[in-house]
Amino acid sequence: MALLISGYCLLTVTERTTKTKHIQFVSGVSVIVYWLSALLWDFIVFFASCFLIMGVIKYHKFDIYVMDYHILETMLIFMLYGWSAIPFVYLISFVFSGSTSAYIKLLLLNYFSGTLGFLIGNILENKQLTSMSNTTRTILGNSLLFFPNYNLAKCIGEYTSIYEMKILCTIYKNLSVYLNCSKENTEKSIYSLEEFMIGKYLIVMSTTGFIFLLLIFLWETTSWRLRTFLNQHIFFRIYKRYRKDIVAKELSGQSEDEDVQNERKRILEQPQELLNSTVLIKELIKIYFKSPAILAVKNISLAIQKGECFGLLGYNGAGKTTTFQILTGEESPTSGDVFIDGFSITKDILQVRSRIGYCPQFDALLEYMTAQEIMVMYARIWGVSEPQIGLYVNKWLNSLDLESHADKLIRTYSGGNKRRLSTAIALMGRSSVIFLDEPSTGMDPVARRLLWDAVTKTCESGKAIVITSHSMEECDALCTSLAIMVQGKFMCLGSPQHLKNKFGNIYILKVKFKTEAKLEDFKCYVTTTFPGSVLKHENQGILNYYIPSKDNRWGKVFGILEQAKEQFDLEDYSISQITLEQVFLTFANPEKASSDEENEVP
Ligand SMILES: Nc1ncnc2c1ncn2[C@@H]1O[C@H](COP(=O)(O)OP(=O)(O)OP(=O)(O)O)[C@@H](O)[C@H]1O
Repeated sequence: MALLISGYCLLTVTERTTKTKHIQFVSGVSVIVYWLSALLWDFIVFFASCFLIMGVIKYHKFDIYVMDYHILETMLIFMLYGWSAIPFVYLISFVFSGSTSAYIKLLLLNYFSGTLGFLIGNILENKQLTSMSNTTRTILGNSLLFFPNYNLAKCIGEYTSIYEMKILCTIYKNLSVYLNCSKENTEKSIYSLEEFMIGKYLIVMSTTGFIFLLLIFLWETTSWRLRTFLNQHIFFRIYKRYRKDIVAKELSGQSEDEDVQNERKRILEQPQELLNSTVLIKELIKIYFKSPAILAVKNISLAIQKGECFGLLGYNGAGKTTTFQILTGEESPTSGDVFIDGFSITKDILQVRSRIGYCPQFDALLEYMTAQEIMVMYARIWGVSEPQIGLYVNKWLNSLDLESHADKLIRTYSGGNKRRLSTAIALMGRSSVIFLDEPSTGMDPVARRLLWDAVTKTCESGKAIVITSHSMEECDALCTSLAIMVQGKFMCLGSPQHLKNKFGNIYILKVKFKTEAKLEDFKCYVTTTFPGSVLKHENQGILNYYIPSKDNRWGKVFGILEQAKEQFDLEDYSISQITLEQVFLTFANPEKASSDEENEVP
């Protein structure tokens, strides 16, 4: 039984750790529906398994459990055990982060709570074997009742001895010297609550089933509030008290850039209704209270409107995923708040969850399903009417070119196809805002274009999209505005063009020589003609310069280079504006940027 029952942790742990459960909650599945449907299915499987076990018992002629109506009694014991043990396994599985280790540890716990618990229980019942006080004996005995396998072992143990005694008393009438074969004893109901009867254990199993389920619901519904309360009112207060220097320097909200400061001012000064934002982030701070504490998000404020595609850029470890996890209700904020359609994430997490779509950084897919099945499931969760589901699912499969893979098991998909499916699931819902965490990772160029089309159409339909990406080309193509995040802070904020205009005060000049005879002369020429220019790269007759755009208009630069082409025997040259990637590189790596600053264009 320990082997069978411990297996029920496998799916729950996998769904939690792969975030599939979170995606289901985000898509509108309620906690009660999620757990009761899991329990119902596992209970059906358990019932079928118990039937097989009864078959084995009958085959091996353990008549005591199957003769007459005993089969019903044995099944009753098994069913009450299942009712108690399955929620017990679910509850304990919350502490594990891997399904295999959860299975092994739960197997050991269930096995030893059954066998050792049975032994300890019997010792405790026998007053001559221990010198314990009655109170200690009762406390220990009652605490064992929380373990379903102990209750099962006691039930089966007592059940066996009662019926064996009854059979022996019937066959050997004169055995009464050794056994109490009095009428009162042999006719007593096995369901009696007295000692050595099974009534107590059956009642405990029926009650603990409810208690374990209640604890699961309580944990799922209040853990978010509890974590938020602990983070905001206990840990952060203590932190602020003892790390005043860090709080003043890092979390005071003194932004580096005026656009970031203006956005914060606008959000803090205007009433929320006037801002009319789909997503409103107010002075959001996230600290991981480890040793040492990690300041992952440092006081960011932002408003995202309907139909906007907002890009969050930054190097690895900048705090993008943490921000996403807070926005989708996976992590609790240490300070500040987030409002989705006006609902606060710290107070109204259920309302928030039903308004968002989420494609996490790592695919959260149920790999034993096909794309068609999983999309039908999510379409039902989102409330698409049954006659429209087929069309609806096909539309989304088609939009990311997944039709040819629709009937294959997800576990057989390539990384890029899994990413397409995760994105399609996030986009297909009827949410107000969709969070896409690096959606194009691993996608081929064709799939990436399809993704861009799907994202653009979704924005046009009035939904807001927040996207993180390491592809600047993607952000340039998709985002109406973006922020570059460095070490948890926004370093700049605005539309891609605004950022290029504001920070791109340079032209990029690429020159290729026919022969390298006049290369050194050309270098002197550029230095004197364009003061402040910097030679970034030189390789086999190709030079790459940064030229300050201030005082050098396009026409002037082209004119000068046309002349230089003849004079210095250039094969070709090109001049371009700074790209988003170069703006990103300037911001996103402050150490590099500051070391470069000494050499670069002012
Ligand atoms: N659960 C956690 N416990 C402790 N620290 C964490 C946790 N999650 C993230 N961090 C830390 O918070 C910081 C921000 O990490 P985050 O994953 O948000 O960065 P990111 O910008 O999404 O990076 P990437 O581009 O690699 O996904 C990092 O220093 C990281 O080590």
